[in-house]
Amino acid sequence: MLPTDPTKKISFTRCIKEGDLVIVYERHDCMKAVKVCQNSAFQNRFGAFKHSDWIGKPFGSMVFSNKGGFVYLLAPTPELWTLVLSHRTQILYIADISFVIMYLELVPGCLVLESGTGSGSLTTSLARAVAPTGHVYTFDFHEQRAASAREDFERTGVSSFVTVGVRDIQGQGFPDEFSGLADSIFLDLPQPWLAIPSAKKMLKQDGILCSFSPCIEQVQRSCESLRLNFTDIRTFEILLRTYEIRQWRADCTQGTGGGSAGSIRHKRKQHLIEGSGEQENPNNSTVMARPNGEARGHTGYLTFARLKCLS
Ligand SMILES: C[S@@+](CC[C@H](N)C(=O)[O-])C[C@H]1O[C@@H](n2cnc3c(N)ncnc32)[C@H](O)[C@@H]1O
Repeated sequence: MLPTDPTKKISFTRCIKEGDLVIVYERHDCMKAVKVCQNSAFQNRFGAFKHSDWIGKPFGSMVFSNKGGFVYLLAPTPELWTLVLSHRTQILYIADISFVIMYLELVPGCLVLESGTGSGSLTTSLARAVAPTGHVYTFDFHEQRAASAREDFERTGVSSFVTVGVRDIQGQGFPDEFSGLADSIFLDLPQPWLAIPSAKKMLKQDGILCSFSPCIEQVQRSCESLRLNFTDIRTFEILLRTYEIRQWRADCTQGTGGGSAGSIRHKRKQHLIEGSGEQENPNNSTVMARPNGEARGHTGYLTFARLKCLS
């Protein structure tokens, strides 16, 4: 097992330097991960942004293009990384990830086992949760995916807290060296029930397992296997409802028809102010909140279980 260097912390309270990964933020739905190189420029519809202008600025800075447009340079936190990473597999998103971190009771110092690594979306958050004294050992049987995940963990600054192994966890189980040491285990595998007997051996007394499965049939098979040695088995489906908040100007007294459930609508002709270049007048503008039609629905089921205490 690799010792973790407790002096290595994940911190972005410093200035941007050559080689850093930054999240170039236009809007919540328009972001890109960019590596800072002194002689490069980032181009978008607002113009060209020279990287040399970015170096030395704190994360969070607003920077300007040659045409006066602006973007923000944000730190590659797990929350933002999961929105911009390259999808080599299906990934877990923020709603599931945050629930997993909470329900697995992760704190700095925990030892976590995970399989499969996939695109490393969850792993990045697991690593940040257990840093600076804990460690995540994540396994995928796909060599190239494991290699790409390692590269990503370097780029996002969590590599000191993650070790990626290549291993068939359904066939071979987790390595014996972790027997009785894991605080928590996370499975995102096609047949998780095959890995549950090994997971049971790896967990500390009172340790918690979570298995993510997109289909309820997989959940049923996993629960059958869990019932032998685990208690407090619970399955959740996390559904998130996001809202669009827009500022509108009320022009005249004509109606606009009914709004959708949950929206606040003015019974007057309305005019979208945002992005129109108009100055907002608080006396004749209104805020509309409506559910986002493109919000993600079902992702999968999260099944949690605690190892039975024998004493
Ligand atoms: C859906 S992806 C995991 C995504 C990951 N949770 C994330 O958030 O990015 C499932 C991964 O499990 C891996 N996998 C499938 N069967 C496996 C096995 N028997 N042993 C290890 N990894 C396996 C696949 O190669 C794939 O990368």
